[in-house]
Amino acid sequence: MSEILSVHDMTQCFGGLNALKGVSMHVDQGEIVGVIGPNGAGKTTLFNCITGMYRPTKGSVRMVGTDITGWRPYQITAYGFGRTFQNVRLFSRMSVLDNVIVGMHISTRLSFSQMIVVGKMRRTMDDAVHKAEEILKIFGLYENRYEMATSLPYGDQRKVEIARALALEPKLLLLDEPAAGMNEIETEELMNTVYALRERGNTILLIEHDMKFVMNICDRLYVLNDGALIAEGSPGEVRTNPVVIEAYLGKEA
Ligand SMILES: Nc1ncnc2c1ncn2[C@@H]1O[C@H](COP(=O)(O)OP(=O)(O)OP(=O)(O)O)[C@@H](O)[C@H]1O
Repeated sequence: MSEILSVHDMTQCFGGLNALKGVSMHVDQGEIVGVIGPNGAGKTTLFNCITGMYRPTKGSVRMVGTDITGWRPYQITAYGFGRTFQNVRLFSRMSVLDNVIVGMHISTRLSFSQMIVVGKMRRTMDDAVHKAEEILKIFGLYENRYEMATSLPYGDQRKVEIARALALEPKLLLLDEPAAGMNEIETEELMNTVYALRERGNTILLIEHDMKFVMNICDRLYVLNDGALIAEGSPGEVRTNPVVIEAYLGKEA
């Protein structure tokens, strides 16, 4: 299987605090990989180092064979990482459709500000509209495409965010706590959507606290604790790993 992401010996220090301690991991084409761990374990820091938000103190990131360590976030996005954040970040005065179209500014080679204008002139943007609509169908939001994004229920707003990240057709989609704040039905729907993305050939790396979600959806898991990787493996292997139970799962129960 071809490798999409490879992180080697990633270390991130904030003053005297070692938020990441020599973390190595990889994600292969078509996989759904989860990063789990207690609060403060270093999950978001890992994402921020991978996506160029932080320059790691030590270590490297390779994407499809290219060393992208130290690249700027926009360069990394353009090269093929799509990302969502822990909190919803939608454009409040734009429709669902326009929010997704704005996500395409890189793939359509237009600037971000041009895309905002283009968002208002969507009838002239047949290709972008068609593609955004196709993506919204995957998320079950096609019927809602002309509604204001922020008027949707919370679970749907999170889906619009993922749809927007997907509009770039990223080589890797990074989801930061996609199920956070969702009720059980919304989480179930999100699970089905992520399955559909896998069927579509997308490769996904996600951080998530919802164990049911993670255990159901992920092919492999990495477990962080206090900045260090303490386990990796299939959900079944991780669930029964005594080190993980002691450090994390035991506390969750
Ligand atoms: N920019 C920063 N400056 C200083 N310390 C930071 C910074 N970002 C994170 N930290 C610290 O690094 C550690 C890891 O934080 P991080 O947010 O990566 O954990 P997490 O596993 O994502 O936690 P959570 O599940 O609560 O989101 C924490 O002790 C945090 O306080």
